[in-house]
Amino acid sequence: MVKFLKQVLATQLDVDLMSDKCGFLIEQLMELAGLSVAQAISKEYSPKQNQNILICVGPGNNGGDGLVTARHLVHFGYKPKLYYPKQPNKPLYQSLLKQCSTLEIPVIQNFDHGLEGIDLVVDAMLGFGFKPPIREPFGSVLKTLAKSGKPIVSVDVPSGWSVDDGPMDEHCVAPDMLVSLSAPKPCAGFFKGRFHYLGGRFIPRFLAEEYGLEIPEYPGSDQCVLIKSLI
Ligand SMILES: NC(=O)C1=CN([C@@H]2O[C@H](COP(=O)(O)OP(=O)(O)OC[C@H]3O[C@@H](n4cnc5c(N)ncnc54)[C@H](O)[C@@H]3O)[C@@H](O)[C@H]2O)[C@H](O)CC1
Ligand SMILES: [K+]
Repeated sequence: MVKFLKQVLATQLDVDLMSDKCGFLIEQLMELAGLSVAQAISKEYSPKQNQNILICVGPGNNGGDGLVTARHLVHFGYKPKLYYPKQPNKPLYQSLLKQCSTLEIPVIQNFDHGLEGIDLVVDAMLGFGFKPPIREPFGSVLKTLAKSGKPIVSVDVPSGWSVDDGPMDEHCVAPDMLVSLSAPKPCAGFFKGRFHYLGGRFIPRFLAEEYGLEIPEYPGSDQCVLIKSLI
């Protein structure tokens, strides 16, 4: 059995989920992924003390998970804002952004002042599709986040970390929470924050067996499960 899902296998698993083998649509998987991130946040950071959440959104599906997370967080009583510097011209992302605008979720343009009054940051910039070296504006954003000391929740992979080898230098972000999706990637072995959750509760048993995944039991109807807590 494998403990971690390497980058190449995470990509293959995604293809399998959305092929005739399993029949999922990307929007379904993204919805469940984003819901699981929002649920994990609500379990560890109360909306009273962590109202103001900045969600940094990347150009791919990791970013899509962030847009879904934002929508659910509003319904859970938080006040998220988006920073979305590279908006792809694809109907899925445009629909997700439209849904956020119907909930009056602000989109900030300038990151330098973006952290004022922010209690928590969601890092939904780069996931298992990240290929170093990092391109702007994400490199500067990650440096600002790392220096800010704000608690960070990383979606699937801490942005800027190598998916298989972990943090690339001492300036990398050190998230307080990591929500791995489907299965932890090897970089999760370097995670030293307080809460490690697993989300993305959609893997059929036969596929888990095929990939040798150890999927822990999710409690009841929860969309996320705490794998490791350091408190
Ligand atoms: N099966 C699952 O668990 C699911 C997980 N989901 C999420 O999808 C991401 C992976 O999405 P993908 O689109 O393949 O890749 P990313 O979003 O990580 O990144 C692609 C995006 O980023 C740009 N990019 C790549 N390298 C760089 C770089 N060096 N600098 C700047 N930008 C870079 C690239 O151009 C693309 O635009 C996974 O992690 C989960 O979060 C799905 O939502 C559901 C299924
Ligand atoms: K991320």
